[in-house]
Amino acid sequence: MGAPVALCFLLREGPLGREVLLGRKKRGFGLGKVVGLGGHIEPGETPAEAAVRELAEEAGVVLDAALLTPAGSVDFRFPARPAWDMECTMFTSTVWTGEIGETEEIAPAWYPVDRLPVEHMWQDADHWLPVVLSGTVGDFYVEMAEDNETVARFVVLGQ
Ligand SMILES: Nc1[nH]c(=O)nc2c1ncn2[C@H]1C[C@H](O)[C@@H](COP(=O)(O)OP(=O)(O)OP(=O)(O)O)O1
Repeated sequence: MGAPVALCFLLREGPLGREVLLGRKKRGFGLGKVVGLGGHIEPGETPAEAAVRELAEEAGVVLDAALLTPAGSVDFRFPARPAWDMECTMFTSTVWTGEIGETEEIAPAWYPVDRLPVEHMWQDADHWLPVVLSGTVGDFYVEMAEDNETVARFVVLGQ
């Protein structure tokens, strides 16, 4: 089992349709990639509480843990670098307050859900993110290749 992490995808209706808030990572793990907002679950936190804290820290988003919609999970495995393994619990939310802004960690931006910036994301994101953003709750398994970038195996565990 990897380290527990939580992500939350904010969703809104823009003039051109549904949009999701993602962020370009400015430091640390996944530097330069566009990723879901979130991070490690601290001891004593529920996944929803961790998502609330991380989105506040990373982008100034104010969320209510009780209003997050469970969206499934991804088991990320890095066999060449097991220390990077993560067990990710996902949420979506259409309800938030706060002033969304850039921090030292993340530059957040809205993207149309039907035109995700997959070329700037982890390669596996194209497999599971469109499914999650379509509202389908799923549990996914991602195994990375030796290069820790290419997807070696992708499995839908349940949907
Ligand atoms: N293969 C993969 N594809 C993907 O899209 N996201 C992945 C991924 N492997 C890990 N992640 C995400 C899940 C998790 O939210 C994030 C972990 O990022 P971080 O290490 O930055 O977390 P933290 O924000 O807790 O870090 P600190 O700021 O160092 O505490 O990376």
